[in-house]
Amino acid sequence: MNQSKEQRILNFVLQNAVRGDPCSVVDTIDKYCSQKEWAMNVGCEKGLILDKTVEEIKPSVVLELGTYCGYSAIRIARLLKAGARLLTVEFNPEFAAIAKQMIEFAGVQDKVNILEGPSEEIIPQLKKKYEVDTLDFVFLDHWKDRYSPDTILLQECNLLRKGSVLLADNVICPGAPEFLKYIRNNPSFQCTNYPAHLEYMEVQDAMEKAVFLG
Ligand SMILES: Cc1ncnc2c1ncn2[C@@H]1O[C@H](/C=C/CNC(=O)c2cc(-c3ccc(F)cc3)cc(O)c2O)C[C@H]1O
Ligand SMILES: [Mg+2]
Repeated sequence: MNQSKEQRILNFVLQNAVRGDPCSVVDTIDKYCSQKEWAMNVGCEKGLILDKTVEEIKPSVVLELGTYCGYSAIRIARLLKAGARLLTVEFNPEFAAIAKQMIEFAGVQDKVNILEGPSEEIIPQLKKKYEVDTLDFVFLDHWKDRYSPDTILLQECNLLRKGSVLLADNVICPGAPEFLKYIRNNPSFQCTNYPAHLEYMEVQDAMEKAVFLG
């Protein structure tokens, strides 16, 4: 059975990146996906916006929705302080398996917990099953029509506290119009838009940051 694109990306990393060096894994994925096969990693330009947000917040507990191959999980985990942890949600078992290997190769597995399943099932389990009190930072990068229902669900589950930061990828391309409408009209959130390019392309995209005001 021929390999998937995600398997080819993993193989390229295993053969070309430096084991235990998260930056080399990130750079190697960017190299493959810009030169050989496009893939929906957040990429280096928007990745810098993600980095700056993580460095600003210095979060202890991070939730990522949509692990895919683990690119942004590795970007986030490499910046986390000792004892901080990233919970990343992925419902496709093949992607979860690829991401697990990618994260282990990068050497950040002690900071990352891949939670396999749909976000609408996992989010209500975070407090009891995963011992989460509240989330300091949430990176949304899963199906775009899930951004607003999951933001509502996070609030219903009391997982956000005053100052919790959401960062959403792709609010222009492919777009998350329902999410933007919801979050920008909600007085409980302070929103900021960060224009950028779609990963590996000269196409307009943007990220939206939303700070929960409590
Ligand atoms: C609800 C739920 N629960 C758990 N995991 C979930 C989930 N929904 C998706 N996932 C998982 O996240 C990943 C999905 C991410 C969705 N991201 C995308 O669809 C996506 C698409 C593009 C894009 C842009 C222009 C084009 F021409 C084509 C594509 C760019 C991106 O950066 C993206 O994140 C993989 C999937 O298994
Ligand atoms: Mg994305």
